[in-house]
Amino acid sequence: MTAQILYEQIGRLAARHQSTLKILVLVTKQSSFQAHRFCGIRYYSKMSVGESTNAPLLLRLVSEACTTANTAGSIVRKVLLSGELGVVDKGVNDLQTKADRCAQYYIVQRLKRCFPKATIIGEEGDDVSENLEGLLSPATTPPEPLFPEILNKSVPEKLLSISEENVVIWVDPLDGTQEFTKGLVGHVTTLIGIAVDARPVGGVIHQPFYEADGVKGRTMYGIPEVGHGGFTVTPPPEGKRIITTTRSHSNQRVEATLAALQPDEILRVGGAGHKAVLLIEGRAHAYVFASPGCKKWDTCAPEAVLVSIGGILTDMDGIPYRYSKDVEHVNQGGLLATAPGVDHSWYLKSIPK
Ligand SMILES: Nc1ncnc2c1ncn2[C@@H]1O[C@H](COP(=O)(O)O)[C@@H](OP(=O)(O)O)[C@H]1O
Ligand SMILES: [Mg+2]
Ligand SMILES: [Mg+2]
Ligand SMILES: [Mg+2]
Repeated sequence: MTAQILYEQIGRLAARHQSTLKILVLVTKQSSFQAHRFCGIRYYSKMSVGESTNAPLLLRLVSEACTTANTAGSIVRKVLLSGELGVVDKGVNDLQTKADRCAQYYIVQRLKRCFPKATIIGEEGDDVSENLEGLLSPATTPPEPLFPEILNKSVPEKLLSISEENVVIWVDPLDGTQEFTKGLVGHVTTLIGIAVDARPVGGVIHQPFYEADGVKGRTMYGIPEVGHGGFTVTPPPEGKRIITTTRSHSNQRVEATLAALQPDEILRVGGAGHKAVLLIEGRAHAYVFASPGCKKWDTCAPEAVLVSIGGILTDMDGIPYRYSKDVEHVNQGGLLATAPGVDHSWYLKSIPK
């Protein structure tokens, strides 16, 4: 019996008898096949894109990150529906919920299995371990890649020689936690940023609560010098200056900087990922946060997506952040990001020292 037939039979059996799933998982584990121990029945029957194609590593990473973020988003929705958020404060005004923990556990385990030599750094640390029972189903873990076209893109020579050992994946399982706990779910994103040689080479921003044509969740990706997808780039309105900034982590310096830039409008929203989406969709010209607070997992994916469409993300002095595995997590120099076509240097000049 081939692996494929065995898997398919297991899938059919398990679909009929949910209760036998645990026994079936043991069977697959003892065999020479790899099986994802969290995912639903159908997932056992196929390898994921991390393992199954000959496409360049960069493309397999982004493709897998898209599918993974999409499933993580369904976990976030299910935790919210359960009504048990399990909120804890990790510090001061630094919340974590069961959705952050479950989504991180799922993302990290899945990416580790697909890319065992890569370094994966998640916001919620290395000790997160959650029971995902009831949060995953065959419908939420489709084996097909979310964006099949990614694997066929052409990649510049210098990005073809990436080795898995040099990859650092920055995971923010739930960005905008503060807003999530207040029911402002439109501010929430799941972020997976991929860095090589300390710079972002790919990023995924997933919005679990975005809904269009009855489909829940939207996944966006960007690969600098290669392409982007899942969204339409819209330029921000000309002759206006719209700035987006934090909704829940402001301070005097943040406010003084905003005042100095004399914006026509300030959009105070949660999440670094959500603010990046406002730039991508032309709803704001710049994201300005003149304070430490954001971390590398907040900015790696947004920077990759922004750069892939001609935007820029730096600290408040115009210095790009580095994303190597041993880097300090906090973005001490604040955050200045601008939409494509917006003059980043004007903001740098106009920010008071
Ligand atoms: N003063 C602060 N303390 C802790 N986290 C902060 C912070 N300022 C910003 N952040 C983090 O940066 C991200 C964007 O913040 P904001 O929504 O205020 O713009 C959030 O990520 P998480 O929600 O993933 O923790 C938030 O926690
Ligand atoms: Mg957090
Ligand atoms: Mg975050
Ligand atoms: Mg987070």
